[in-house]
Amino acid sequence: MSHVAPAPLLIATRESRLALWQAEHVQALLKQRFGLDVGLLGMTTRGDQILDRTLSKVGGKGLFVKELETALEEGRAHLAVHSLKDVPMDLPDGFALAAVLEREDPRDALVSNTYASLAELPQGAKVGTSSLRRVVLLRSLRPDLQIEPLRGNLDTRLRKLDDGQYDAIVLAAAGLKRLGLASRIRATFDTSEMLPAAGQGALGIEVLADAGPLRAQLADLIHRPTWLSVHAERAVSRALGGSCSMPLAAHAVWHGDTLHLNAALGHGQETTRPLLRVSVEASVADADAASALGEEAAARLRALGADGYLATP
Ligand SMILES: NCc1[nH]cc(CCC(=O)O)c1CC(=O)O
Repeated sequence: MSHVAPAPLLIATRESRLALWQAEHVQALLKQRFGLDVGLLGMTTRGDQILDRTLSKVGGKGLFVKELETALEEGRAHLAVHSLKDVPMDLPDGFALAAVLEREDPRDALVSNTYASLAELPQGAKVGTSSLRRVVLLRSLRPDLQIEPLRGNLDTRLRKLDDGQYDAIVLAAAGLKRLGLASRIRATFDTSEMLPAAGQGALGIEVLADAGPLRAQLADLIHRPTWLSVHAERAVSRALGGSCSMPLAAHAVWHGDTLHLNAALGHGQETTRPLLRVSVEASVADADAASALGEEAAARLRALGADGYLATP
């Protein structure tokens, strides 16, 4: 490798257990693959400080990302590691997604101390989640459930369940597995019933767009099937306006050389509106083709009436 990296390299990271796990994972990978010594720059973001309020009302999930980007911009750190699910569809000018790593389990999981599956939950059971996507999908599966907001990092959410505030909660399987909490999973939702969010389970590494040599080196870490899948998924969201407050699911899987993309859109306010669902597939060889597949899914959602679902409240 002839790339000369600026030394010492620093990864900007949030300080939740999951964010630190993810940053340390990339730190170890950079050591193992390139012999690079990389440090961590822990940061508390505005997103972390206001977890008690509705994030979408104060700037959205992008708040978790923005302050890490500022650290890159100011040269205090050189890369940022994110759960791709939390990364806005369009990065601000001057930033680039250098790599996406192989996806962990993309599915959602049911966690409960009493019930072993969604089907076992009694009529009207109280289920915690703050994801609009999970709310609309749960509602379509079990209209009787009482779905209540649930915020905080993974440990906080599990504590609220253990305190008895909910009969069950829904979390990403990936986060639980990464933190060694897989034993808390009582049931994993099939993707056909709880379609994952765009990018769920995948890690993204962000750098300054003009970080030439570093960016080129990180490109070696790209897991190509995941890279193409998440381009397709994120393109659906981008084509529909990209807001993280939109109850949108988008999930792509490979069957041989063909990428199958499923997307679903719910109505955030009107509970009587049916979910809109589409499936598209194509033989996809590059990121542009993957994005085109995502745009096709978005166009089909529009043909089903998506515009009537997207109006801001
Ligand atoms: N929105 C929070 C968030 N962002 C990423 C993950 C972990 C899973 C992943 O990497 O997709 C979680 C927790 C959750 O949704 O339960």
